[in-house]
This record gives sequence, C-alpha cells and structure tokens, in this order.
Amino acid sequence: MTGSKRDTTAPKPSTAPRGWHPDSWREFPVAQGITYPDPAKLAAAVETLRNMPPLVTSWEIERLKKHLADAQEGRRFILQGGDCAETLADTRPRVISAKLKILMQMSLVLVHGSMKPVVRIGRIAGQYAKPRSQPTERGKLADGREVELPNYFGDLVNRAEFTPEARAADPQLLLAGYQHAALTLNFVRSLTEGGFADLHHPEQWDLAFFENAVLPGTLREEYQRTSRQLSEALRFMEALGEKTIDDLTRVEFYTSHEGLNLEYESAQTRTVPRRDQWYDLTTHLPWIGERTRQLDGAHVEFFRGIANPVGVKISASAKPDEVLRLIETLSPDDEPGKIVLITRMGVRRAADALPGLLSAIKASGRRVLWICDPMHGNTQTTSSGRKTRDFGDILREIEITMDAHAAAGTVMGGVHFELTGEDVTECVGGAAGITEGDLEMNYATACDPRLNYRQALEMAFSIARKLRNR
Ligand SMILES: O=C[C@H](O)[C@H](O)COP(=O)(O)O
Ligand SMILES: C=C(OP(=O)(O)O)C(=O)O
Ligand SMILES: [Mn+2]
Repeated sequence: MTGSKRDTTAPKPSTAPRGWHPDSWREFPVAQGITYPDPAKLAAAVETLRNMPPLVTSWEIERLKKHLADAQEGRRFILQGGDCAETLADTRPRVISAKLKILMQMSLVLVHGSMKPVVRIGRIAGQYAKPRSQPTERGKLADGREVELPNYFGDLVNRAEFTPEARAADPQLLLAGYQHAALTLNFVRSLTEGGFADLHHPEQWDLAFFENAVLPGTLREEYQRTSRQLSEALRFMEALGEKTIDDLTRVEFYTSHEGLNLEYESAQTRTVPRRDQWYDLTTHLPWIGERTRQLDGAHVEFFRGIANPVGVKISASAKPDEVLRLIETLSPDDEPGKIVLITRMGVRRAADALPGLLSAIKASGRRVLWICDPMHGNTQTTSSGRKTRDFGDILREIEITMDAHAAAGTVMGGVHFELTGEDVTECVGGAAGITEGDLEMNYATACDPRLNYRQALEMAFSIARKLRNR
C-alpha cells in the first residue's frame, strides 16, 4: 500500500506509544497488502477521508471498553455478529433491519440464558475489506479467455465481478465504503434509539416479520415464552422500583470490522478534544485478522497506537508465547477492556489447542476478554466448490470452548458469528435440516457462509441452554 503521508511534524500527544503515528505502519510489511494502480488517486481519496467527520465517537468507544472490561470479569456477555463481507449493494433498509433484528432476538435469548446483560456488537457499517487465501484467481472472461486476475478483497477495495477493470483496486471505494458505513450507521442508530428495540415490547421483535422464514414450532414457542418471561420480569422490577426503566426503551449497539485496509483505518484515526489519545473512528471495535497479526507487521504496528479496544483472531496454530507478545504490544499498560481474543480453532483442533493457550495467558496475569468464533475454523468446501459450515460443528466448538474455559478457570465472555437476517442457504444443518444439496437455493454470501435467520436463532437457544445449565 502506498499513499499520501500526513503532516507528522504536528505536536503529537504524549500518550502515543514511542515511535508511533497514524502512518507509522507504512514502514512495516503489509500482509494482504493492496496494490493501487494509481498512487495519486489513492492519495486524493485518503486526503478526502481524513477530512470527513468520524463515524463513531471516543465516548462510545470508551463506553464499550468498560463493557468489555465487565465481560472479562464475567459480568456481561458479548454477542458479536454479522456478515462475513458486507456489500455496498446491500445497504438496504430491509437487509439492515433484518440483521439488527436477529441480533436483538439472539441477545434477548442470551440474556435469558446467561442472566447477564448482553452487549451487542455488529460486524456492520464497515465490514467491507476481506483477507483472502489466494491473492489471485483464475477464471474465464466473457469472451471465453482464461486469465488470472486479482482476487476479490471486499467492496472497500475492488469489485466482485470477474473482469480486469472490476478487480483493479479502486481508491474511490474507500470513500464509497465510508459513505455506505455512514448510511448504515445512521439507520442502525435510529432503530436502536427508538421503539424498534424497546424491551418493554419485545413482541415488536416478533417472528411474523420474517414471513418467509418459518421457524420450527418448538423454536417459535420457546422464543415467545422467553420474551414473555422477560417482559414480566421487567414489569415486576418496575413495580418494585415504582419507576420505569427508561434505559430499556433503547439498546446500545456497537460496530466492529476487521481493520484490514490500513489506508481506510489510518485516514480516520485522530485525536479528539479533551482526550490525548488517538482513536480509530471508523468503528468501535476494530480487529486484526488471523492472516495479518504478525508481530513485526503493519497491522500490529497500526493497532498498537489506537485507544480503541482491539480484537485479535487466534487460530489453533498460534503459539501461546506469540499471543502473549501480541497482548504486551497492543496493551502495554494492561488496560481493562482493551484486548479481545477471538479464538477460531475449529472443532477438530479446539480441544488440543485451547488448554495450553488459556493457561499461558492466565498465568501471565494479563487481562483479556475471550470470545469464541466457531465459524472460521469450520469452513469446508463441498464437491461442487461451495464453502459451507456445519451447524453441529459450530455448536460443538462452542461447547468445547466452554469446557476448556471451565477447566482453565478463565471466562468465555462472548460469541462471534457470521450470520444474516435473511433466509439464505449457506451453512448446512440445524433444525430445518439444510443439506449440501440445498446450498444452491439461496447461496448469497460475498465471502464466507453465514448462519441464516433460523439457524442463528436456534444457535442462540442452544447456547442459552448451555449457559443456563452451567
Ligand atoms: O472471512 C475470512 C476470509 O476472508 C475467508 O475465509 C478467506 O476466504 P478464501 O479462502 O475464500 O479466500
Ligand atoms: C477473515 C475472518 O476471520 P479470520 O481472520 O479469523 O480468518 C473473518 O472474520 O471474516
Ligand atoms: Mn469470514
């Protein structure tokens, strides 16, 4: 990645780590780096982005950090979820509200199961940049010629269509991504501020909304019972306190995405009045992906300087020592709520990989929030070349992860899913019994397979049952 440099002669706040500034990452190797064919156009787009208002505020970020600190201690539970790759074309009211709705419904079920406040964090309003296993892809052009083109790296970078023009990295997409994130966030904020999320009226989150996604009867009844019980509990609490619990008429909702494209992240990284730290203001919780968490790489360099809480994806091949050094680099002061380790081991490796990792981090005394992503270690490719994931594998990884935390004396403080509010057929299994043969019915993801509405809700019930039984 190249691009314009900001004026680093301006006085830097004293709290920036030694040698760090929002562009210091440019001096380091950039894993999954993007080559922009026209550096001048990139510089112009980055400059425009630098002058745009932030998408989130430092107040919200600090508030989330407090919640994450609570979750580290087992006082809150985190639900993080959304698309693998959001697309600009899906900045549509129905798609956004369906996603919000499934996250609300899952959180309601999880509140009931965990008996804890649930913090909702969407993979939303910026999840537009994707790391890929292969930098290029071979395929046929419309005229039949077979060629190799850059892979699709998400709508923040290039376009999915298989043509040389579409696959060239386009700096204008940085601005389009920012704008679509702003539009999404505006709608999300309105919905979560108003009646849509009013816990006094969970019937508004009802299932009729999803007319095409008929739930199995037992799930529907279980959901209705849960929401009724919560309403009654709420009324009871209000009767005791003789006042309304106003906070419950709105819900807090936070955003997150993988901070892959550092041009985008660093352009929106700034200090704010009355605080002397640097914030990445594209999102509340940016995370570093499994493919970009090299200790001596550009992503770790960038992330070590921002005050946001930082997620790090951890696969089964990560060595405990390497993870410990990541924590020390990203949170030298061991700040509560700062580090979120998102384990994505895979059902077959989780039982072997987790105990050593959990006990090593526990022994270090470092504060981290452990979240389980049971999606990314469980991707399989079908004989017809479709990526899929099995509902049973996903649930089983959560179980194994819960057991490993219980044995290590650590806290699994949340879960992380790729999901959608739509009736897609991308993951197999679940009560509705989606088979490999069904995948073609509505396989719509721009990258990885997501739980559909029914699978996501069923997953929430299964986790809630497990949390309750412990
Ligand atoms: O979301 C995760 C990665 O981007 C994804 O798994 C990589 O997918 P690929 O193997 O199709 O490139
Ligand atoms: C790329 C992703 O995950 P990971 O870095 O864990 O592979 C993702 O969350 O979409
Ligand atoms: Mn993914």
